Amino acid sequence: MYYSAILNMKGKKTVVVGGGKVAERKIKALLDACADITVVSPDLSDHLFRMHQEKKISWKQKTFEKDDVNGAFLVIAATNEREVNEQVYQSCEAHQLINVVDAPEKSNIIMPATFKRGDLIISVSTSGKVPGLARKLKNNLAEQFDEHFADYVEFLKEGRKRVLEEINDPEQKRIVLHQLLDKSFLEASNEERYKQLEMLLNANRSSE
Ligand SMILES: C[C@@]1(CC(=O)O)C2=NC(=C\c3[nH]c(c(CCC(=O)O)c3CC(=O)O)Cc3[nH]c(c(CC(=O)O)c3CCC(=O)O)/C=C3\N/C(=C\2)[C@@H](CCC(=O)O)[C@]3(C)CC(=O)O)/[C@H]1CCC(=O)O
Ligand SMILES: NC(=O)c1ccc[n+]([C@@H]2O[C@H](COP(=O)([O-])OP(=O)(O)OC[C@H]3O[C@@H](n4cnc5c(N)ncnc54)[C@H](O)[C@@H]3O)[C@@H](O)[C@H]2O)c1
Repeated sequence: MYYSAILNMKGKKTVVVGGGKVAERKIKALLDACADITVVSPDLSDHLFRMHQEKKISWKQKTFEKDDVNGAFLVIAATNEREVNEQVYQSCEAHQLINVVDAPEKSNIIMPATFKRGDLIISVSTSGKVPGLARKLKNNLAEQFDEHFADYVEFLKEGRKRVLEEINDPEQKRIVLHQLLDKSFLEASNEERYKQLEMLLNANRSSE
């Protein structure tokens, strides 16, 4: 049974076993989240090798051994050998997060299809059953929530902060926070949004 959560991976020790296509995809997302990544693999894809040269990831150039998972917060078994992935799984302790790319039923964590727009994260999972559908729905949502959402979410973040700081009455605060989510702000240009925010704050400050 699955429970959705957003992991804070900053500085978290992450071991990825295997240096191929699937490992590369997972590592790109983990680097974006500032994880501390070590890859255990006799070889690396061209892209991963470049990341290693740029010191973005560490590389243990070897085949997997049990001790390689020691101290890891998250382990990803991403080799093309089912038995090796099984061995990685067996090497983990119960408290470690483990994703086995060819055995979702063994994984205690599975990755959704995800995209980001600034601080907004939209993720889709089919509980591991139909990854192709997760990806397709994600792509549809990514068209719907286009790049402009990054500015919009940034504006809302700033607007919320101002409301919390500048309006004292709790009920008024709640009403204005709700008004901030009105679609007029979404549809306005970024410049127009901030003007509307000032008007909203002025109107509500003066009524206190
Ligand atoms: C969303 C995404 C995130 C990510 O992995 O980053 C993801 N798979 C993606 C791509 C992708 N997956 C597959 C292909 C090749 C074929 C194809 O094209 O269909 C490609 C494309 C490619 O590789 O390019 C097939 C596949 N996937 C899994 C198996 C094993 C199995 O089912 O047993 C097999 C069969 C392997 C085989 O036999 O070949 C397993 C999992 N894949 C999951 C997630 C988890 C469940 C998600 C959910 O709950 O829906 C889960 C359970 C485990 C996990 O990995 O966490 C990412 C989309 C990236 C994006 O966002 O665009
Ligand atoms: N979860 C997913 O989304 C998904 C998608 C596609 C495929 N898969 C599965 O993922 C597996 C990997 O796919 P890929 O395309 O990345 O394969 P790949 O062949 O590109 O890469 C496999 C990597 O594993 C390394 N490796 C092999 N034996 C090893 C060992 N003993 N110790 C350490 N590293 C070892 C290889 O050197 C290579 O770097 C496939 O077998 C497939 O079952 C999963």
